[in-house]
Amino acid sequence: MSSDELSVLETEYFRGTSVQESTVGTNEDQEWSDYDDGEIYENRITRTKKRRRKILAAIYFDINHVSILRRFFRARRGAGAAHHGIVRYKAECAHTANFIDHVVAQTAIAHGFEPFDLDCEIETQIHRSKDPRSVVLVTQLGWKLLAICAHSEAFRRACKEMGRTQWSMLLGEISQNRRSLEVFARSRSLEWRGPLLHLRTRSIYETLVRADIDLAAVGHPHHLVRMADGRVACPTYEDKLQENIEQSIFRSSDWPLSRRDPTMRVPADGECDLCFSKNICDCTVPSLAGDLVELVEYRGKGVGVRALANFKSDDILGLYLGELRPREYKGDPIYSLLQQPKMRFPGREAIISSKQYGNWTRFINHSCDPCTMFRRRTVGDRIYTTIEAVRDISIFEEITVDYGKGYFTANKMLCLCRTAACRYNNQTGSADQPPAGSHKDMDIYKPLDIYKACDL
Ligand SMILES: C[S@@+](CC[C@H](N)C(=O)[O-])C[C@H]1O[C@@H](n2cnc3c(N)ncnc32)[C@H](O)[C@@H]1O
Repeated sequence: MSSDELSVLETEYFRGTSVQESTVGTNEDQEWSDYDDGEIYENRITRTKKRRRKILAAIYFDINHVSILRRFFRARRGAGAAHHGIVRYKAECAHTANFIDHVVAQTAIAHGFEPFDLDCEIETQIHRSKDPRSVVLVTQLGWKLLAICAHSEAFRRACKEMGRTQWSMLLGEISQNRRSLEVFARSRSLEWRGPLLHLRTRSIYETLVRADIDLAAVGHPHHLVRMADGRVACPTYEDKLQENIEQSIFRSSDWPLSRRDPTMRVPADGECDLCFSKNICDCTVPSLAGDLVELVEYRGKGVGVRALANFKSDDILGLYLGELRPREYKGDPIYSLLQQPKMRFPGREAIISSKQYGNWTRFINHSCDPCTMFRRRTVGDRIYTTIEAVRDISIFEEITVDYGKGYFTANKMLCLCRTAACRYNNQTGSADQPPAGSHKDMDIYKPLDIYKACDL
């Protein structure tokens, strides 16, 4: 990653934290009984729930951000200690370590656990004021989830500044999403054990020993799927890993007639949709959204995509990528998408086949009442098919799209979107009904099979 890319991410980061800053630290914690009027009470519940959701989104954002800084730090060790990415990473590590040390000290005061080998700094803190809020953190989250969340500035600030009721509700929601956060941290190779390593209490030691077994290398974050039973799997199709790519693949041998990449922009593709230039420009489609989603198993539908951020209507979430094939290609009935330029003229169509190579967007399931749509775009030197939000999408919502006429009839499948608007299934099924649409079995990722057994 170049330092330019890092700056873009940092800009995004500060945009993200400004949301957190206005979110935490507000006095939202008056007694509910103060509100006799039902409507005010309802509004207040909705508002405070929204605030908690913003903080949860900020926690995922921060964890992802620290992981990016860490990758940068590891790749650019020679860049000099003064590089702003490195300074920032070290500062984040220091904040996390201080927070954890404080919690350890408080836990030691409250439970009198054996503080053997606690360093002097912590011994000093033990003699300072008591902070009951830090004490319950370990009992509610456990050391591992606590160490993961402590990497988030939003979490640390919320712990310090949020009202009592809201804070305990937030902790409940974090616990409910324990597995999601653990897999998220793992898939981004977050070094969550770092701030615990020098703390030799028995419970921390046990957590670290258990965690040693789950350190098998992870490839791309989207090579991991969180299964409904809590295990972790690799997405596979026809027994092959579904690999992540950053650009569609064009092989001239697949295109005997034209031998030209059909996604290369030509003058007839019109102006760039981002800068409106009629000439080829440097614009690229922002791709941060892909970092803030997780792949999860939705019973009956196979792998799907769950939002880990709040997206706004019209946000461009990603590009549909895969192997580019001529229009006649029939080898991929499940993931194929017809790509066309926004100014339609013959001869520029291509099938994007993502059964083996693609990105997270290929896992978006269909809904008859979707929250995104496919759009044809001209950006920079290419034409693309993008996935864009058609309404606001809340964190933890499934990201869905309309596959269009014919997909379910051509593939003889029933739709399991379970919306009132469903067009391809007139049954109203329960979430556990047998798979009607699933086209593949999931391969449980063997090296991580032990993950559940040792970690939950
Ligand atoms: C483009 S793939 C989406 C990702 C897919 N779930 C997977 O596991 O790789 C399309 C396939 O997902 C499943 N699917 C998606 N939406 C569905 C729905 N609403 N009802 C039933 N199956 C669905 C079907 O098996 C369909 O052929």
